[in-house]
Amino acid sequence: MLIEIPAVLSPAEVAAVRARLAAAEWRDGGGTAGHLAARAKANLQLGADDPLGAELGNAIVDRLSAAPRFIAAALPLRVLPPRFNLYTGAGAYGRHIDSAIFAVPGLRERVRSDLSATLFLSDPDEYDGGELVAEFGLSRERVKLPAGHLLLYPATSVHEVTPVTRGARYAAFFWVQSLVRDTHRRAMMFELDETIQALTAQLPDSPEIVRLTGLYHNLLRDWADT
Ligand SMILES: O=C(O)CCC(=O)C(=O)O
Ligand SMILES: [Fe+2]
Repeated sequence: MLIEIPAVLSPAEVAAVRARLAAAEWRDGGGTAGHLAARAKANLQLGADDPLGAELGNAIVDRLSAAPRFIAAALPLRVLPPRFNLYTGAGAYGRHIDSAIFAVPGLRERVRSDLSATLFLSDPDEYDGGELVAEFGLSRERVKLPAGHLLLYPATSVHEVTPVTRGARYAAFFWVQSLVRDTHRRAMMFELDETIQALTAQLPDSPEIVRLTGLYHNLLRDWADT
C-alpha cells in the first residue's frame, strides 16, 4: 500500500531546503547501497556524515513528529535520520529491495526497515522520468508527488526510480521501524483510525466512538512491539 502524506514541508520550506542543497557537497550514491543494489544505482547523495544533511534531516524528523497522518499511517517506533539524493543526467536507481536492518550512525541500536519513505523536494514539472515505481505482485504503481509531499511504501516491496531524462530530482529518503511490523495489520489500524476520526466529526457524542477507540488501543496493545 502506498500512502501519501501531503504538505510535510510548505513551498517556502522546500525552497529554503533546496537553496541549501544546491550548494551541498554531492557524492556518488553507489557507495551506500548493498552490493546488489549498488549495481542498479546511479545517483548522487549527501554523505552520511555531512552536517548539512544531519541538520536538514533533523528538521524533517521534527516536522514528521507533528504530522498526525504520518503518525497514524506509520505508527513509528524509530525513524532513521533522513538522507538526501539527487538524480540528474539519466540518473536512476534500478529495481532493488532495501536492506532489512540499518545501523544508526553514532548509536548502538539498529533499526528494522518496515516502511520506506521518500520526501519529494522537486516538483513534477521540474524533471522528466524519476518516477518511483513500486511492485506489488503483478501490479506496479508509479508515483511522482509535488515537492514537500511524502510517500510511504512497504519496505518489503521491490521498487525503482526511473531515469531522470530532463532536469533534476531532489529528495529526502529514510526508513521507519513501526510499532506494527506487519503491513496488513498496520493498514487496518490506519483504516480504523481514519474511520474513528470521520465518525467523531459526524457524531461527536456517540458512545460507540469510545468503544471503537477502545478497540483501536486494544488491538495496538496486542500487535505493537516496543
Ligand atoms: O529516491 C527515491 O525516491 C528512493 C530511493 C531508494 O529507493 C533508496 O535509496 O533505496
Ligand atoms: Fe530503495
